[in-house]
Amino acid sequence: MLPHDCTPPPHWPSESVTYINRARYAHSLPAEITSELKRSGSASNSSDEARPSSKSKPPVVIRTITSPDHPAYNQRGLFASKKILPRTFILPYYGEIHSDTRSQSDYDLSLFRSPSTGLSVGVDAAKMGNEARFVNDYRGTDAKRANAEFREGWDGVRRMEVWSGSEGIKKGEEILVSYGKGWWHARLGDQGDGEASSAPT
Ligand SMILES: C[S@@+](CC[C@H](N)C(=O)[O-])C[C@H]1O[C@@H](n2cnc3c(N)ncnc32)[C@H](O)[C@@H]1O
Repeated sequence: MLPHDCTPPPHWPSESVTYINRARYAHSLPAEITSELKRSGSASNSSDEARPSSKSKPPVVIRTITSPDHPAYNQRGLFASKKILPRTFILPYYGEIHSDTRSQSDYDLSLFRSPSTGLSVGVDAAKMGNEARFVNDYRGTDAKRANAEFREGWDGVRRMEVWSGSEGIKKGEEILVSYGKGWWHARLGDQGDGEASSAPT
């Protein structure tokens, strides 16, 4: 039996992905990088922004997308289980921290470039992760823009986090980010070159 806080949330795809509640480190991750992850560097969010404890249950629920008009129809998405105020920490993005290439993964976020090795370090939630791996991109949905974003954060180690945008998020609304131009370009070529910002590799 899993310890209570490692129990997957409702609608977790238990057959294929391991639910984790902290970051895991790839065996191949160089030791220097593990040390660098523990140095704060620029990885901090300003303290005047809302940050509930990371230990509290995140205000989210995983749901299957049932609208055929949604571009991620029949997949899962992440929704607000209660009202989320503007510019508020929602939940961390957990996965496997690695420094190898994960170009096949649709769940890999760029974390930082290691100064000592020059390697790009990412967090890949393809095989293990938490609820944050179900955040979809706003493109093609009814939303005109993202209502949330990925941000670099700090909790004793560098990590990626999901934060609400400037308008907050209503209860029941889907949490949507922008995966960024690079993410879409890598998958759609020139068709994916619209305006977008930030995050995944
Ligand atoms: C990080 S996952 C998001 C969670 C995913 N929907 C799931 O159920 O596992 C990224 C994948 O979701 C889908 N996706 C997310 N946003 C999308 C969008 N705006 N248009 C099309 N597909 C999207 C794509 O299949 C993409 O590879």
